[in-house]
Amino acid sequence: MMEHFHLNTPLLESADMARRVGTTVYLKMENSQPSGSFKIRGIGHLCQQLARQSMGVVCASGGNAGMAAAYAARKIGVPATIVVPSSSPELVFQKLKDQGATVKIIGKVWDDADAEALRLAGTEGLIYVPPFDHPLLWQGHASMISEVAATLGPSRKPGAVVVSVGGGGLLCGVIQGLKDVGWMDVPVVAMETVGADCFNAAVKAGRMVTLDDITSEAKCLGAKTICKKAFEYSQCSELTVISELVTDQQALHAVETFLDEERVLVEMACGAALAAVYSGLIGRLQAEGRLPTPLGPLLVIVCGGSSINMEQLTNLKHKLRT
Ligand SMILES: COC[C@H](NCc1c(COP(=O)(O)O)cnc(C)c1O)C(=O)O
Repeated sequence: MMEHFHLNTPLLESADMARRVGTTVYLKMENSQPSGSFKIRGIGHLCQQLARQSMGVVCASGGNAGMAAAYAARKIGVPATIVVPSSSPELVFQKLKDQGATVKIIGKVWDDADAEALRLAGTEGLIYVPPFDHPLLWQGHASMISEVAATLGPSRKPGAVVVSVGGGGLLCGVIQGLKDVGWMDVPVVAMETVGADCFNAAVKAGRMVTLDDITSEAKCLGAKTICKKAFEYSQCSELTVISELVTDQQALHAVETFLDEERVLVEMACGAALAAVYSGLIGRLQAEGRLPTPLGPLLVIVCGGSSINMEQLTNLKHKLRT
């Protein structure tokens, strides 16, 4: 088995969250990965398979996929070029440079940066690292579910899994992981913020759609089109994928509550998943009969993210003050 760059992260229990949802709540702490988010699982795996002995990698990213690509590139000893949209906060640019990457700020949203990354891959012979749309990414991300099954035991399967959705790579990886461990019947609650809701828009339209713009402050969920595989999963009758939205204010409140209660600071993209618990959504889904009552243990993927610090949190509170 080729060396992998991700850690087998802690699976913590949250008593405070359990009190809110009336069942055990497990937190898969992907914020503690070496690159700052779950991304290193899939991107590390893809780089190991495709980028060894290459001229280097290029990745377009809202920040966290770029952090993972820069980290993986450094570990395999090749250069990394990360293309970041201007919508990403300044602290992300600095963190990427600290990882030894060459950083290019191109375009307003991720899709603009991605066009430049594809161009650079062609002209400079670099390995293009997609941030969410590739089977090797989903294979790598699936390892987080195998770890949970190994810790809980196959008989202690979750009642539901909660994930954030940007371009859909995490969602596809989690679903692949559930299939790998025989938990295909476990419902997945797919969370987005209003204004970064490309998956919810596609599910509602019943077809692939592209958002006009990204207006949410959860910039790391800012893909304008969901990956096709995620949409296909949403249409698959053998799976239960529940697409839900929270506002930026609810995602920010979740970030603050998580910091207070669990003493961990995560970014808005992760707040979207946490808001499923803190906003009362889980109870609403049970009342609507879309989740069972009683509900088995809830597994929340704490996806992490590097584009947050106290200054950024203060800026968000001013920008989003209700
Ligand atoms: C535009 O951005 C896509 C990607 N972030 C995606 C992301 C997600 C959603 O993962 P996805 O659904 O894109 O695989 C969740 N949680 C965090 C902390 C993330 O950074 C990036 O960094 O380039």
